[in-house]
Amino acid sequence: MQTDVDEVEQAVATGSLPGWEQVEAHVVDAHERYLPRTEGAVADYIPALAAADPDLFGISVAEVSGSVHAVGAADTAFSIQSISKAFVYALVSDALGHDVVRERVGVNNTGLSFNSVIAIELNDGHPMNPMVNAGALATTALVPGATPAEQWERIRAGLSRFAGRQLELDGEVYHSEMLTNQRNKAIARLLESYGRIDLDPLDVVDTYTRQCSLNVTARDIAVMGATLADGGVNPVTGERVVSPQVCRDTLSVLAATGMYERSGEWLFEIGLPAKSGVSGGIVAVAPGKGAIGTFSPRLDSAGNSVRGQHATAYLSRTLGLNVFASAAHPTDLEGTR
Ligand SMILES: NC(=O)CC[C@H](N)C(=O)O
Repeated sequence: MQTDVDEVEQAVATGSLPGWEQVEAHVVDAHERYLPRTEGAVADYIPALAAADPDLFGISVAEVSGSVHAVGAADTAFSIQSISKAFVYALVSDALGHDVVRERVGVNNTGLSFNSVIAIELNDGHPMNPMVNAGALATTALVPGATPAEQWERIRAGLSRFAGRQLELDGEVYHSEMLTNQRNKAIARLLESYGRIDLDPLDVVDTYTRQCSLNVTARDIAVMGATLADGGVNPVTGERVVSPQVCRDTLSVLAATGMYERSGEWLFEIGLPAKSGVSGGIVAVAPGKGAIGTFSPRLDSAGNSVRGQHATAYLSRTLGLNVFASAAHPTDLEGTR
């Protein structure tokens, strides 16, 4: 599809999405354009993830108006994995406030991989940010609840409110990861030794592994992201899930750290706060406009979906979503990368 210069200029300048039909056409186009790309590899360090069909590719865009676009495998279930970190962080921020979470978990990028142990040691036991495993474990430990079961129920209910439907655990993924997550157990123990986790670290790893094993679709993560774009109100159900302040905090953390050690590059090229997960999902949020949810299991070396990155970059350009843009960039109209 030919991208219209005026259309992109208008979207950038007015702070609103192009009309429904144009968004729909660009979503269809993004799917067609990047379906042939087969670089990358499916994550296999969690055995159940290795069984994913690498050819799956779904894209969804949820608008703050409540309209949802969905193309390809947008309704195929996959475990949410690290994308859960963004939404559990939002729930914990909503319960405990800006200062407690900043102090306890941090907001700075480690520059290292999501499961780095060295990052903890280099920073005197500080988990650094909630989007790497150390910070996510520290965040999950802060979820209100008298028992791990209560914390888990709160997480499941909270993430379900973001999605606008009851999310279910993928038992196979959960069990598979519980048999192979020695590294996360080590990270939790290390954090305990530095006084960063007050609960039983193995209970925290269990709850964290459950949260990562919740099944979602590209459509779900688009709606979850659109809730953050919409000041905390789910645009499909109309329910308030978190406060506008929490959305602001969460989106700034995603911008700085959501794509792990590639966050700077991602922001430079795509200009949207985003979060990825090793099962192949990416959610990117355009504040006040909506969110893009993509799913495709082949990953690059940092653990980010290859097709998802291309499709999100394309949609960010053609829909005028880059949060730093005050005018369309010449490359917005090139269409390919
Ligand atoms: N990057 C990810 O999606 C990692 C999530 C996975 N559950 C882990 O802890 O290793």
